[in-house]
Amino acid sequence: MPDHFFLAIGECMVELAPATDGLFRMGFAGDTFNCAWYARRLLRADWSVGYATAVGTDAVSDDMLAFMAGEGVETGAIRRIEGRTVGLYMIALKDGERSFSYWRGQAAAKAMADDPDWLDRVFAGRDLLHVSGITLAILAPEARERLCAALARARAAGARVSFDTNVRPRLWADADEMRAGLMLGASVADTVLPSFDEESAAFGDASPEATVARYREAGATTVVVKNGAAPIRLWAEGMEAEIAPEPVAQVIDSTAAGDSFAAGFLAARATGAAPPEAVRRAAALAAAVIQRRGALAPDIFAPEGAALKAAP
Ligand SMILES: O=C(O)C(=O)C[C@H](O)[C@H](O)COP(=O)(O)O
Repeated sequence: MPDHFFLAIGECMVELAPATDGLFRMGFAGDTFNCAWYARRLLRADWSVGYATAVGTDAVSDDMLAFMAGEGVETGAIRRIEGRTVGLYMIALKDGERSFSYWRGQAAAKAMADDPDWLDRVFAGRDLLHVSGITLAILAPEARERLCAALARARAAGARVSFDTNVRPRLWADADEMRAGLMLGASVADTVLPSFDEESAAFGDASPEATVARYREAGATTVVVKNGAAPIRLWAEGMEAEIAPEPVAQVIDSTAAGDSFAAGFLAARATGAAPPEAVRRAAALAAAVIQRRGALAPDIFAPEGAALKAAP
């Protein structure tokens, strides 16, 4: 029986990832789900790892839930909405850097925060909750506020909240709503995990230190600013550090770099690693992930458990 409970909240989609010969490989992915999937690999059996979202009642929704359960991610906090389905996205790659096309406007996940009682129920008793800027972006403004209010209640009751800003301007109505939504998410979080390129574009931050300062002011106690191959800026519980990630010879597909980083960081912290060591482990995981195609990379793990295999 687990003693600790981790829950990620957001949208999982059908993923079409480029394979070879113009073919695409179908999978299931979505930023917060990817984080849960990596966390499930990294955390031991004393942790339950669950996912909260809404899906439809069609065959592909069934397949998605079966996939999650098969991967060890708890699906008890997933609502099913009659007559709806799940979203889809396709990865395009240019020199290893990913971009996404989305078909997600009708997805059931947009309705996941409609019921505040349901949110309180699924958040109750969790030690760690993880949401992202994408989770907030797909919701209507009132639903976004409902979700953040429920996160604040869970936090007041003792849960820790982690927020990966995952800035996707296309998913927001406009830049002002996006900035307000991201700062609202940060205001209910203990840990904020931004990427400097996205933050400088969205907020005009001049440096990773400026990103740290903005999220500190919002109330975070830990901020980790990723910056591609450049050093990662860490501010945690009053200490600051700069940690250079190991160089990666060739990036194959950068999809889920941030999601796996979040899982690596949260899992390391949850099992007692100090913040700088947690950043190092997170960066090593993300480096392995970006040398594989698609969001989820099962083959980077040694068969017997959570240890990362050597780079290919
Ligand atoms: O874009 C979305 O809505 C998705 O959830 C698709 C992807 O799986 C993540 O975006 C990957 O996130 P990164 O770790 O930033 O590469």
